[in-house]
Amino acid sequence: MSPRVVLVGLGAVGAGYGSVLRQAGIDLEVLADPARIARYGSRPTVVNGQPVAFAMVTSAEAPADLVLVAVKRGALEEAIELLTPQVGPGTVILSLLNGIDSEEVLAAAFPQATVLLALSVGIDAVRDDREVHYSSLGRIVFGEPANPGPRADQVAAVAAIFDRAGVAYQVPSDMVRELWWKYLINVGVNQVSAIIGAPYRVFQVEGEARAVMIAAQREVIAVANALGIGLGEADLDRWLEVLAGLGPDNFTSMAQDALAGRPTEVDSFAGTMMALGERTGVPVPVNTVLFGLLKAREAVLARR
Ligand SMILES: NC(=O)C1=CN([C@@H]2O[C@H](COP(=O)(O)OP(=O)(O)OC[C@H]3O[C@@H](n4cnc5c(N)ncnc54)[C@H](OP(=O)(O)O)[C@@H]3O)[C@@H](O)[C@H]2O)C=CC1
Ligand SMILES: CC(C)(CO)C(=O)C(=O)O
Repeated sequence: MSPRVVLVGLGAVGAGYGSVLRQAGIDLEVLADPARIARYGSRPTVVNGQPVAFAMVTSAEAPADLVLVAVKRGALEEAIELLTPQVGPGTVILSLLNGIDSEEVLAAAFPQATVLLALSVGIDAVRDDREVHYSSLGRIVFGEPANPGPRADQVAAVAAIFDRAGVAYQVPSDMVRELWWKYLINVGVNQVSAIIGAPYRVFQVEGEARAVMIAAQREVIAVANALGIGLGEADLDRWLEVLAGLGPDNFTSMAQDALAGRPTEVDSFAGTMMALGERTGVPVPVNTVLFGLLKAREAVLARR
């Protein structure tokens, strides 16, 4: 029987990967509240210029085999509420959210299910209302904290779905380190791009924006090291290589939010860095400034 996949969050990331799964004939349902479904029905989702006919449900009859979560961090609690009837003991959950805490939150909400660690990297998806475009979907990196681990069968089942759909993926031996690498990426490029409203091209060359990005990322390395996670300078180089391949005119997810006047994921990036800096005794002055600027920006927009 074909595995049932449920996606919550039909935005840049969700519609990007969802369209690939859908085109491959994977049994995919988009889960959303009735108001969103009505809105999506009146304005179909278009991915790279092609309208995609997603199957939409407000709830499904049976638990899903795989749940993909692709909402912003601020909507995770709402997504969990929606997902509650869709998750059973056989359900595997992948969170494509950035940040390092969404899996913990999902695992606490769904102790009966398998919540793997996951991220997507090398993706440059941009959304404008119901239109999504990307030049690359990069790859989904997922697995248990250490692979292979006790949930190797569930990891293999997800890999089989991605193989069938042609979604690029990787199961690393040390997934915790990879999650922190992705966190390093976002703490740097997402926050600086959101403050200055700049696309990837500004970060692809030497200059002030790239220097501030790297300064914020070096703080992640220091905090990670204090917590026993072995990130280093080579991880910065690894990011710069990925960055060089992103669409120069595309924007990070956080810059998209900032430019559209939406709240950002700053609490998951600089906010978490400040809390971890306090816990580990590692100074995080760059992130403290980025936090202040992003919060001040949100306050100004809220008063308009
Ligand atoms: N964009 C990118 O290239 C990348 C983003 N990420 C991360 O992935 C996550 C998602 O980002 P992105 O796709 O850019 O964000 P988007 O804002 O484009 O998409 C989020 C989607 O979630 C939907 N949503 C919000 N609340 C609910 C709800 N209660 N029920 C159902 N759907 C809901 C929104 O619906 P609506 O539009 O109707 O409000 C929106 O379509 C973030 O954590 C981001 O940091 C990771 C890698 C790359
Ligand atoms: C790494 C990056 C910047 C794009 O893959 C991202 O994760 C985002 O836009 O949130």
